[in-house]
Amino acid sequence: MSEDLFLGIDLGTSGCRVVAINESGAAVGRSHASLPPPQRQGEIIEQDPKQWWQAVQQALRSLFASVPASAVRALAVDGTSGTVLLVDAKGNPLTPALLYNDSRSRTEAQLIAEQAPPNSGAFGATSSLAKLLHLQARPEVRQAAYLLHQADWIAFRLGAKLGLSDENNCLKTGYDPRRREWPAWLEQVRTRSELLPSVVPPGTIIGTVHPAHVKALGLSPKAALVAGTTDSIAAFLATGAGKPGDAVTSLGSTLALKIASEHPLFSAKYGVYSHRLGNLWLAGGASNSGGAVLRQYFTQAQLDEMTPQLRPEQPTGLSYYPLPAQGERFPIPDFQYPPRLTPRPPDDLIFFQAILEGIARIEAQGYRQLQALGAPFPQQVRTTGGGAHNPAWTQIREQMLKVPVTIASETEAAYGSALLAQRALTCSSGATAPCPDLDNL
Ligand SMILES: Nc1ncnc2c1ncn2[C@@H]1O[C@H](COP(=O)(O)OP(=O)(O)O)[C@@H](O)[C@H]1O
Ligand SMILES: O=C(CO)[C@H](O)[C@H](O)COP(=O)(O)O
Repeated sequence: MSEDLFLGIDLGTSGCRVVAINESGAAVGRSHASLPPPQRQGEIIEQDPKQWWQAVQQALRSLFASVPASAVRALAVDGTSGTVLLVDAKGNPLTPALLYNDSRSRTEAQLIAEQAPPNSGAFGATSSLAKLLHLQARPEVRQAAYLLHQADWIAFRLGAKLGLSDENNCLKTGYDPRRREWPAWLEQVRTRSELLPSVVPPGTIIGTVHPAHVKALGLSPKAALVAGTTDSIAAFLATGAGKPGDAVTSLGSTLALKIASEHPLFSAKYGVYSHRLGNLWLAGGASNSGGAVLRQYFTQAQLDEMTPQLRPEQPTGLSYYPLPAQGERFPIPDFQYPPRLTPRPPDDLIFFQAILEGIARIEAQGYRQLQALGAPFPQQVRTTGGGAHNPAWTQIREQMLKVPVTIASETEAAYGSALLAQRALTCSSGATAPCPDLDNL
């Protein structure tokens, strides 16, 4: 008989990754399916959610070519934080998905800024709440039943009840994780409250896979669906971080910082918010800076070729603030904040290094800002994302942070979601209660 398996499904902007782990947490299978690039028109950034579902199916089929689908006991999905869509009462998309960095909802963000309490996670034109206020005003969405986040919609397609979400994905939609409710002030910004999903803690068992997938993919009818989380929280979990003071920097398309804390921290002024996870809070923020800037100038092959030639011990002296476009979220929330990427030296290697230095400076500024707001300064920083495997960048970041920077053995968000699925079954003993703390989550 095969050993029990637990799946994590990570949906991003560029693709879907799936990781299967066994009961002891060892990864026994991995797969990936790419997504077509989002449609961009200035501040409008959209994707067709049906393409997500195709990518999920493709990644699952490819995984099940090497691991037995029938051995899967539980699945959890994480998705890009801040990517949302409206669906009808049957779960059919009524709108394209507005991606995490779609910033068209400025007027709505202004209204939120006037009404939201300082401890809200819904500030800014890219917040899911600003997007909901924009979407609900569209005439074609009169039959809308729910606002769903990327992970919620995929969980629904896998078999979860329609209109369910988790506390982490809902933070930027205005959910109050301290009181564990949708707050009353949402009415003051004219939120159509009937569109808000029901919310459960990440790691809660929310159903079993749909019979259609049992048949098509060979999954067990008992395979449990477990409420997921956002992509960067799943990556946090993947690293093994989980004690107060543990810090994880995600160097993906964007730069996201998280430090585990016993108390929540919020500051609209600095773009700082806290996610609830088990008995802890993940305090942090997400900058618009990150690897996406590098990809505007270089191909992946060029990055790979130049990386071993970097000279971290010789700082460039350039003082960049790398952004893919105007607008920053953390540590300086300002939708007009300009990118600073000049002067551009003739040598591409120096230009590349100066961008890495600029992103590292934002990271150090971010952790200092979190410290100023009451978080501990990290003793060490774990790293996830595509930029984690650049040793010269690690050295640059150590020079600026003045603490050791490490790469966890597991850094993939999909692995973190697989842990969520595994721990949900292990600690729930069949009940739908969430796990009591992070170690046990
Ligand atoms: N050698 C490298 N040095 C720095 N950054 C890199 C390197 N290789 C890839 N990256 C960055 O990693 C990012 C992709 O990481 P990934 O974690 O897959 O991103 P996401 O899932 O957020 O889209 C790209 O934006 C790219 O610029
Ligand atoms: O840039 C982003 C795309 O996902 C997110 O904003 C970032 O990952 C952090 O989001 P969260 O803290 O809600 O997980």
